Amino acid sequence: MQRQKPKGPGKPGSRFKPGSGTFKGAGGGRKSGDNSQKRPRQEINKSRLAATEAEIQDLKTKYAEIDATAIKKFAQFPLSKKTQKALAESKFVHPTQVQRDSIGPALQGKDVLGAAITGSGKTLAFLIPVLEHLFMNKWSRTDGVGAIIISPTRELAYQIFETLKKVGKHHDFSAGLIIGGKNLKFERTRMDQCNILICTPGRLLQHMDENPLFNTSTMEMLVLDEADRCLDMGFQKTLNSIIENFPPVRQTLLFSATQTNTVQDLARLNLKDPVYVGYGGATPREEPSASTKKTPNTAVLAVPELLQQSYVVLNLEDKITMLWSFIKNHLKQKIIVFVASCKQAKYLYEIFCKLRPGSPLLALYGTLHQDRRIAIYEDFLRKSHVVMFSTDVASRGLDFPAVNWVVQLDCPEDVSQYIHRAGRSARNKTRGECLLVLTPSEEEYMISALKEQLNIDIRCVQIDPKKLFSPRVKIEAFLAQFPELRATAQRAFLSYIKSVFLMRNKRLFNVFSLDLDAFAQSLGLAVTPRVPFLEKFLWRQKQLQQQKEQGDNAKSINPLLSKLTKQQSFGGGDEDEENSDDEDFIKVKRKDHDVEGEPVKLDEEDDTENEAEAPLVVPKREKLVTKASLAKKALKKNLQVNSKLKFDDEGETMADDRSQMKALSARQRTVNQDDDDGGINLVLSKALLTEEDQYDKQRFRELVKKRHKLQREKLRKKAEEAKGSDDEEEQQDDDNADDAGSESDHSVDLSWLPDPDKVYKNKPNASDRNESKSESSDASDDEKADDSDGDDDDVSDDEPAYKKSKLTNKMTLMDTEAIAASLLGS
Ligand SMILES: Nc1ncnc2c1ncn2[C@@H]1O[C@H](COP(=O)(O)OP(=O)(O)OP(=O)(O)O)[C@@H](O)[C@H]1O
Repeated sequence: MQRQKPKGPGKPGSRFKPGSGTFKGAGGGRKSGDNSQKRPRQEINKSRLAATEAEIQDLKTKYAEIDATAIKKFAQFPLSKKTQKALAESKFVHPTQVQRDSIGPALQGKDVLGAAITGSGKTLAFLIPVLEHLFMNKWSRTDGVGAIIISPTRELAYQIFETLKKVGKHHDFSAGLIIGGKNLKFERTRMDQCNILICTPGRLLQHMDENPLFNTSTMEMLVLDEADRCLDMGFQKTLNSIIENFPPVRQTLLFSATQTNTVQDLARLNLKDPVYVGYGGATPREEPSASTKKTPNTAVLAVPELLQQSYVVLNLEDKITMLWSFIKNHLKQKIIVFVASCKQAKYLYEIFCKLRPGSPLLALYGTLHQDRRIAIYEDFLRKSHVVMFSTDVASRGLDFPAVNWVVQLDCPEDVSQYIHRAGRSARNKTRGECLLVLTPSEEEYMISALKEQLNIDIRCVQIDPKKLFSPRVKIEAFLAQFPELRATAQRAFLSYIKSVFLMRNKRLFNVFSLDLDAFAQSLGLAVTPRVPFLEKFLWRQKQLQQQKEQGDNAKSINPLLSKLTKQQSFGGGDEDEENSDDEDFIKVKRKDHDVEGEPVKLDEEDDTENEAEAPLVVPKREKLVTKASLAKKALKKNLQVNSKLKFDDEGETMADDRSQMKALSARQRTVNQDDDDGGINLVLSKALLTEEDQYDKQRFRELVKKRHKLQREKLRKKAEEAKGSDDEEEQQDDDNADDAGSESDHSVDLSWLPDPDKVYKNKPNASDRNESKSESSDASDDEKADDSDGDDDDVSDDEPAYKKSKLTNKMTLMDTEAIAASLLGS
């Protein structure tokens, strides 16, 4: 059954080929397109047109006779000459099982749900029908988008695009790769000229929302690769919005190695009497109830025959040692190591680069820039022996040739994820091996699930301890040397804990069974980082417990429980989002971690009859701005403290005697700045400050003594001079009187000052007494000066004491004497 193509302008004139590169829409085939556009339609070779028309009619008649069981070669399929030629050139001669079974119905215009083991050639199974559909309908560039292929990951979309370039090279269609991380404007202007779009869901929806030139009303074919992933909760909203924009009448093809679609999923896609390929009689069923939801409705659960599977049981803290030893023993092999989070992949890559195992290393994960991701993907394709640390971004669909080993270092979320990861090896009838690493708490559940659902007994491997080499000491040394590496290790630690915490299957993943200290040490961390989300969870649990014990608000326990588990499964809800800096860097994009089965057991007796009434309000704690937190921020920003420079009269810089007085240990510490561990060592800082304080006090005492001595000498000199000559004294008195009179006009009246002669005649030993007094009261002076004279260093030692007294508004006897002496002297 062929659908009628909408009449578009310019048909069948301009044709475009998919070209190379990340976006090849109109650009890829512009050359030939421009030529053909220049030619008037009438000039197109009529015989060629007639031949194409005849070919189409011929093929149409053969569609009804397709017998999948009789087909041994692609040539036996009623395919266009252009497709046949490209298939032959790419050495695709014999169709695989899934291709044999699905191409026929797809050519006939039926909806297809295809499921087949990894590496069995599903990509061609949908690309050939797409090309043929457009060919049969004489599609041209001006007809707009004819087919949209959706893939859950960018790398997979890129790979499909590359395969399309191979099998569609003799056709004149234009194709575009629409994935995130690329130039949106560039895509925007060319999308309407593409006949086949290969996209990721998010980017496609963005164009639908923002691009007025993008029109999907002409679209006739929809393909979902890795359909179960596209339809699961992570993409649910996006996909629903996308589907709303599609014309309701269309052909839909769904393919995956693990089809877990329910009838409800298929209803969302408007499937009409779909043909099931590879389901072995099973068909999608009704949405399972909450109780049965744990077992996915998986139609195909099989791994390639030539894949050897084994598993090993290790404590979490031994994983790095095992991995290091494994890599050292498989230096000439192509290995993918799957971990749970981007930060772990990043850390393992960085630390192993430093450790230099002797094999090239790569890391592929979602937070890398798109161009880098593609470069790493291609690098891994090319290299014959290499180790790639990866998240599940590479677990689905990617067709890496000759991968010898897949190591699942962190336990997969479920059996279907295990299959997809393992399927990166032993592809297309080649050999490969898969090693699953489990912790003791994961072993029982995972192995029995694999046995139940895959019907296989995975071999358990015992590791010979003699073959294990621990890189722990080296790792610790590197972490001590490179603070940024230590920060990466801390993030890796937290992200693994968070990933376990968020897993929906609490029987498989129990965060409380982990030995956090040992795990932190295995990553090379001397101090176990705080885990704020766990602390918060435990704090709430405690609150709950207290409430329960008090017996009041018994009815609010169940709603709280569900709230807690919801927050646990969705990354903490609103409150978590606005939470501390510590948690900011952990963002969980997938939202399909609905808590199923048993959540973390908050309380054995919680499954009681208690009904939801008043939800418990967890008080919001305001975050205090402490000095420590400010200092932490400053440290993070790597701010430099201002330094003080003193200049002499010539403008030369003078040595700052303050810094010279620094405590010995402080100076040593400044010299050895490389030892700085980037944090605040309170004990050490306190000791340094105490030491510095002693220096400061001692220096201050010396300054006070010096100043007093100077004052005494001055006073003594003046007194001797005063005694020496009466005439001079009289003269001086006159002068002083004149001066006083002349100054009194514009200065202060000093007549109230005591007569220094009287004072000194009566107390000849006053200065001596002062001396002994000042010396004995050094300590108390210190204390006084501490309060009033804090900036003593900046006051010149020659400065008259009365100036200081004025400043402090305190007039002591000493001050009075000093003023008088200075007046006498002037
Ligand atoms: N008919 C064929 N003859 C020879 N090689 C083929 C054929 N079909 C596909 N291949 C090759 O098999 C490999 C796997 O194909 P493909 O990536 O389509 O598998 P898949 O089923 O989509 O795998 P996954 O489930 O992992 O996505 C590719 O290298 C492809 O070129």
